[in-house]
Amino acid sequence: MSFKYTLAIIKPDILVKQNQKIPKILELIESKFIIHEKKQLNLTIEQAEQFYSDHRGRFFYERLVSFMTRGPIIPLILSDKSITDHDKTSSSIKSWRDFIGPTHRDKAREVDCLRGTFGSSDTRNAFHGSGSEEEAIKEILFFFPNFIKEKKN
Ligand SMILES: Nc1ncnc2c1ncn2[C@@H]1O[C@H](COP(=O)(O)OP(=O)(O)OP(=O)(O)O)[C@@H](O)[C@H]1O
Repeated sequence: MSFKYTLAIIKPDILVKQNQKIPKILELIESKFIIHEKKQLNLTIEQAEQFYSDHRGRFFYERLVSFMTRGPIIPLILSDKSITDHDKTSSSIKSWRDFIGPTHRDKAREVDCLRGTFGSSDTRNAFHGSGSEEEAIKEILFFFPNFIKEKKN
């Protein structure tokens, strides 16, 4: 049994330009996931650089940091309602990433997924999802420093 949670972010392209869609988006998320924690905040440039430090040096890094700081974001801690045995093939991390779909806009539009519906470019792709258990723990600690020690499971 592995880690049960994942870290999701609703990105600024939704909160700046499509704010009225937030209730609908939360409803879609709650059709499949339990929302354990949720808050709204504005990232500083330093925080965005820290969060995306693995991408430092990539051609889209400055664009990404600038985009992620141009408006509010909503980080959420989620777990997939339907999974009882969390392992490598069946995890909230994987099912949330499947739910949001591919990173790139054109690929996302080929499938039924949140990024295909709400994303507008490769950078402004509306949602984030942790890529691994290690990343999920690090990202949950980044936004919700007390969550893991309070849950202890
Ligand atoms: N080729 C690209 N062109 C422009 N922006 C990009 C590109 N690749 C990634 N990005 C932006 O950087 C973010 C992080 O890239 P990463 O490769 O980690 O994608 P991801 O794992 O699908 O996304 P996330 O980490 O946000 O869930 C992407 O979500 C997107 O906003």
